[in-house]
Amino acid sequence: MTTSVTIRRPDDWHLHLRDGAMLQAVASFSGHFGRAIIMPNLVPPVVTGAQAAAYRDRIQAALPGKVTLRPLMTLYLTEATDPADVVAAHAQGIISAVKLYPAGATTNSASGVRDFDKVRPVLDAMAEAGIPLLFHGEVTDPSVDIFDREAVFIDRVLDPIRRATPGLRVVMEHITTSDGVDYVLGNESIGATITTHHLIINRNHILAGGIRPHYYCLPVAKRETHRLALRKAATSGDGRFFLGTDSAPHPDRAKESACGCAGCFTAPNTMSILAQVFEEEGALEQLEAFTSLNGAAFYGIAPNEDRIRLVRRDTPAEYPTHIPAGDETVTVFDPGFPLYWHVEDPA
Ligand SMILES: NC(=O)N[C@@H](CC(=O)O)C(=O)O
Ligand SMILES: [Zn+2]
Ligand SMILES: [Zn+2]
Repeated sequence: MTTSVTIRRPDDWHLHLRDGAMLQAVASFSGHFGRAIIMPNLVPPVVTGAQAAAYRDRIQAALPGKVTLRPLMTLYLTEATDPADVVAAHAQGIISAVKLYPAGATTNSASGVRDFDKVRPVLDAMAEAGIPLLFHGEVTDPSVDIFDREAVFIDRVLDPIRRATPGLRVVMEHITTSDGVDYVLGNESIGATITTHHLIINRNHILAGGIRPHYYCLPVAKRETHRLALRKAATSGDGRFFLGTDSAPHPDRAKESACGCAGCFTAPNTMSILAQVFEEEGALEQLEAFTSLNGAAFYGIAPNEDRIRLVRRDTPAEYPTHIPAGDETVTVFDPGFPLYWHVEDPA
C-alpha cells in the first residue's frame, strides 16, 4: 500500500490573499505552493497594471523569508478596462491573466461586467496577445435557480464569447457541475480549475442539522452527482483540469452572520485533503498532474523544479481550526474527517 508520494511542488491557479491584516495573516499558509494566480477582487478591485504591480509588491512583502511562493497577478475586468493597459501589463510580465466577474455574481464583484459586448475590444486584444481570460462562471439573473447558474452561464455567456472571439484562451474557474466538466471535455484550448472543497462537500453539507456558514461558497456546492463528476475529472489526469483552491478567507464575523458571505479558507490543509481524495479514488499517481503539471502547461510555464513529499502516517496531520487575522479570526475548512497525509517540504 502506498504510504508516500513525491511530487513536483504544486501551484495554486486560483487564490485569494486579500490585503492588509488579512494578507499578513494568510499569506504563509500557501507556502507549499510554487506559484499562485492571485485574484484581483480587492476593495477597490485591481484594475490597472500599476495597481497589480503594487499589490504584487505588498504580497511579496507579506511572505515570510523562507516562503518562495511567486504571485502571478491578474486584472479585474471592468467595462472601462483599457485594452492597451492590459496588453502592456502582460508584455511587461506584470500580469498573467484577466479575471471576468459578472457584476454581482460573487464576493466583491460589483465592478464586474454587466454588458459583455462592452468588453469585446479587450477580449479581442487578449486573444491577439495570448492572455488567458478567467471566468467566474455564473449568471446573475435572479430568475435562474442558484444551482443552475453555472450551466446557464455556459450556454448564455461562455459559449457565445468563445464563438465571438475564437482565439481566446479561457479558464472556467472553480467548476462545480458535470455540465462544466462536460463543456471542458468537449472543447480545446480551455482549462478549468477545481477547488479542494468542491471535491469534499455537496450541497447537503451546507444544511446538515443547521446552516453551516463555513461551507458556503460561490459557486455554491451542488448535488452529489456533480461532486462525483468533479472528482472523476480532477483525478483523470486530463490536462485541462488543474487545482485552483479558491482559498477565500473571510473574518468569522462576516461569515457567521444573518447574511454570511461566500468563501472557504482551505490553504492550511489543501494538500493533505487532496492526497486523501486521490488515494480514495485510486489515483495517487495523478495527483502531480492535477496540482503541479497541468496548470503550468496551460499557462505556458515550466513546472516547479523542486518537490514536496506527502506521507500517510497513523496520526492525523495537525492544522489550526482557526487562525488570527488582526482583531478577527478565520475558520479553516473542516473536511469532516481526520487527515492522515502529512506534507514534507522539502521532499
Ligand atoms: N468563492 C467564493 O465563495 N468567494 C470568493 C470569490 C469567488 O471566487 O467567487 C471570495 O473572494 O471570497
Ligand atoms: Zn469566483
Ligand atoms: Zn475565488
